[in-house]
Amino acid sequence: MARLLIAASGTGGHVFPALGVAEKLPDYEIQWLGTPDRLEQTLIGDRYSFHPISVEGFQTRSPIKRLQILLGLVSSVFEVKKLIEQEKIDVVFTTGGYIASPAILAAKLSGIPAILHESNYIPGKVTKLLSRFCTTVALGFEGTKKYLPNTSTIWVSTPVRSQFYTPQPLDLNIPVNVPLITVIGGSQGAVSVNQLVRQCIPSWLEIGAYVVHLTGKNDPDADSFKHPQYISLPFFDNMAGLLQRANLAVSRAGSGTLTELAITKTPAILIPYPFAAEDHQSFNAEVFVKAGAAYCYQQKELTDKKLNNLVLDLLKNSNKLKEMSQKSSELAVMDSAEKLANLIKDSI
Ligand SMILES: CC(=O)N[C@H]1[C@@H](OP(=O)(O)OP(=O)(O)OC[C@H]2O[C@@H](n3ccc(=O)[nH]c3=O)[C@H](O)[C@@H]2O)O[C@H](CO)[C@@H](O)[C@@H]1O
Repeated sequence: MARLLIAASGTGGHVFPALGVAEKLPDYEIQWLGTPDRLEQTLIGDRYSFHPISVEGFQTRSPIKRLQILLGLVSSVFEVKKLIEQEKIDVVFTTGGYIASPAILAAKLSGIPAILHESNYIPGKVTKLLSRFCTTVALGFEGTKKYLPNTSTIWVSTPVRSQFYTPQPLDLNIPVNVPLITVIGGSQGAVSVNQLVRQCIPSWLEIGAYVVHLTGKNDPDADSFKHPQYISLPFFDNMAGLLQRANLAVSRAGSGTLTELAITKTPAILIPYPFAAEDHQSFNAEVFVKAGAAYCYQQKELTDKKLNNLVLDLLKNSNKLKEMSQKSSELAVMDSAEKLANLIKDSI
């Protein structure tokens, strides 16, 4: 049985695509490299053996702190190399982020292949720096190739969990014929989006719509509004069921959520996270806007009045929603996880 080390950590945008790929490799012995106390440990449960290591990004300007982080990175590279040797790992797969650095460098030192998946339109720092050490860099967006000129890249879109490929029941007691709006702030929620939409929600409910609002776990006003047509949840596992049923999503523009919107053909109003590295969420969103699948507004320009009117106008215009839904589905790649699984298999 071939042995795979997956390095995916921190956010749903990194962990869920890796889970999507893992599901396509039932014949592999899979070990998971993550960081302690982050999302991945809960999400993978006891499906894979979990190896926590400490990693940090070089965000500080302090030279002493940077040196400490560098020494920490060197030490984690050797920790991962030891793991690769002890567990007789054949190949490393990573979805980028800080955890990818020790994983890719340790794979290189151990002489085994490393496959990296970059889901965002603008590649992250680790991808830009370390993609040269990878056997292949798989891309979430076709246009990303131009940012990685000397790298062997292949466009595969972004893998999603297997539930997205079949109809999923949504057990939230929402009547069949009412419009459903969902508000998504990414895997951690978005407090600014929550504040904005809370000002609009009463008028959406007034026209008979239901709202499923995924607030994230750190929303200070999480329980501030109650209504029979309003369902507020800190985190929801059944995203496939929710997006398949939703008529419209108001969402951040993380690459994972966007891919899921395309697969479930859900029209969207996108509000990119303004502080994302190199504003990558705006670039992700742009692909959907150009295709006619979504509207996109920068947080600073979007007032509650504008958002409110846009949602009400769209809900009244079923032809427009249908057209956006069709355009969204044209962006979907249904076999992304399989393509990545095959890249992993072929690399050994
Ligand atoms: C602030 C920031 O820099 N965020 C980044 C992070 O975001 P983040 O993890 O928020 O972004 P994504 O939208 O890519 O992924 C969210 C994932 O969490 C899932 N989900 C979300 C809420 C919930 O209640 N239940 C649930 O299952 C979604 O279905 C999706 O699979 O990683 C993404 C992939 O690198 C980037 O594009 C984002 O820019």
